[in-house]
Amino acid sequence: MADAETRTLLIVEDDEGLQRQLKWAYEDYETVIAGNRKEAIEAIRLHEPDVVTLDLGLPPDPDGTTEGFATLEEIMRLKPDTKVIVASGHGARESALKAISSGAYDFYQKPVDIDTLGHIVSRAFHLHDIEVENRALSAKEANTELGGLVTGAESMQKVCRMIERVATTDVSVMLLGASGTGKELLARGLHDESHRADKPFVAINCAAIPENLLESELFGYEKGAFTGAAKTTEGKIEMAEGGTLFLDEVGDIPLPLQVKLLRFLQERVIERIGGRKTIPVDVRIVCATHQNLEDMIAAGSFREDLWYRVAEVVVRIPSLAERVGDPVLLSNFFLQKFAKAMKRKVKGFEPGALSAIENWEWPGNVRELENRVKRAIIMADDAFVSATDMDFSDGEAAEPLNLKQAREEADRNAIQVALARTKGNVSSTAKLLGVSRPTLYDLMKQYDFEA
Ligand SMILES: Nc1ncnc2c1ncn2[C@@H]1O[C@H](COP(=O)(O)OP(=O)(O)OP(=O)(O)O)[C@@H](O)[C@H]1O
Repeated sequence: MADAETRTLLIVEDDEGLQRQLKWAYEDYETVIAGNRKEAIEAIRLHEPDVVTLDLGLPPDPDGTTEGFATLEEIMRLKPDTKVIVASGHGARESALKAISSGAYDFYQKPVDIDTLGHIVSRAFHLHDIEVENRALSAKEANTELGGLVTGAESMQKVCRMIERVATTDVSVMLLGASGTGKELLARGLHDESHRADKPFVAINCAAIPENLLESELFGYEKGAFTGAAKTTEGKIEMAEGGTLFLDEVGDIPLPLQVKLLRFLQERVIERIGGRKTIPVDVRIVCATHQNLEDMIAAGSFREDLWYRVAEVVVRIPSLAERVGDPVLLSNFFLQKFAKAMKRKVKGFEPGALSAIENWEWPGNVRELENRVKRAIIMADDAFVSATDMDFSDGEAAEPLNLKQAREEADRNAIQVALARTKGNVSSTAKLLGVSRPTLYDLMKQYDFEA
């Protein structure tokens, strides 16, 4: 944490006498004075103070509160972790309370009592520090649900409760959700909560295995069953004996194999390819898909009778964008995890990065978030990850905090595009960007590009 001397306190006050008085009272801090909204916002962008004292009565409305509230709103939008202490006129308790509900940290009543305000300001700095630390800690203490799944969102907690309820039964479960929503994590969690927990959990991604190999992967084969079958090999179904078989992307199983799988589910016995004997297998089936199986059934590419066997209970998993608060929670969680694993001294996110995380649509769900945070940890120059580090560079991120941030972002983008165009050739990239090779090397070093 910074020392008191190096900490910036922004005082937004139009009364020159009071400005002087406050500046003098806070000589322990680096004080910055602003007399109106414009100056206040400029100071926020330039100095990024952790604490602000704000007089609500600012010109052109010194007797009202409109300018004060507009300033507060803008500060909260630009840098939501700022602790704003609002000064309210005598008897203006209502506006003070309104300020608190708009995001202000505290208020004090004019006329100013320097000692009281001093305590409030120092507490605000202290709280800001604690919050920074807490954000770091919250990742460690994040609400981990079954299978180590992190969520604070009600919609996802409902899913977890449902999985816990069905886990103890032997019904087949179908997890429906987009890619990266955590289907495999949930399937593992379900297994861990079941009475089969001490037996194997075997996962197979049906989309990742070529059609002609999927049958032998699932059912196994006897020695000599086909060219290359040098020894008898168990399939995944057998390997899961007593435990859980997770069929990921079940919609990708070709129709002939669907028939064979259905037969296994009806009779609970398998025959290895090239084998004659039937082998009884006791497994619990959990399936997942991102496809619309109902449409596939209508189109005849997924068997309806198989659907009823594998989907005794259907669980729909919300996308990350539908889980209120989770993008930030998960970002903190992954930040801690990767910073530790990669031994980087990254402590948290800049406010701009946090608002970008909140506003992003997350088409790739948790997997995308995990990848972006991992990348950011590698790219971050400072203790705090910026929106640019997260690669929110195509205009959909929050407005930049200041010109420095915007310029860095633009530089980074231009270099990235040029490097991609020249397939990483530094000389050609330098020419394309109109800079010398040494300059480009310096920039690449500054922005952590591999030379
Ligand atoms: N809520 C969560 N908390 C912590 N980690 C999560 C969470 N959800 C997903 N992950 C992590 O995100 C990654 C993707 O999750 P997972 O593989 O379970 O998704 P999926 O829905 O099965 O994806 P796909 O359909 O593409 O296979 C994994 O590394 C997983 O550990």
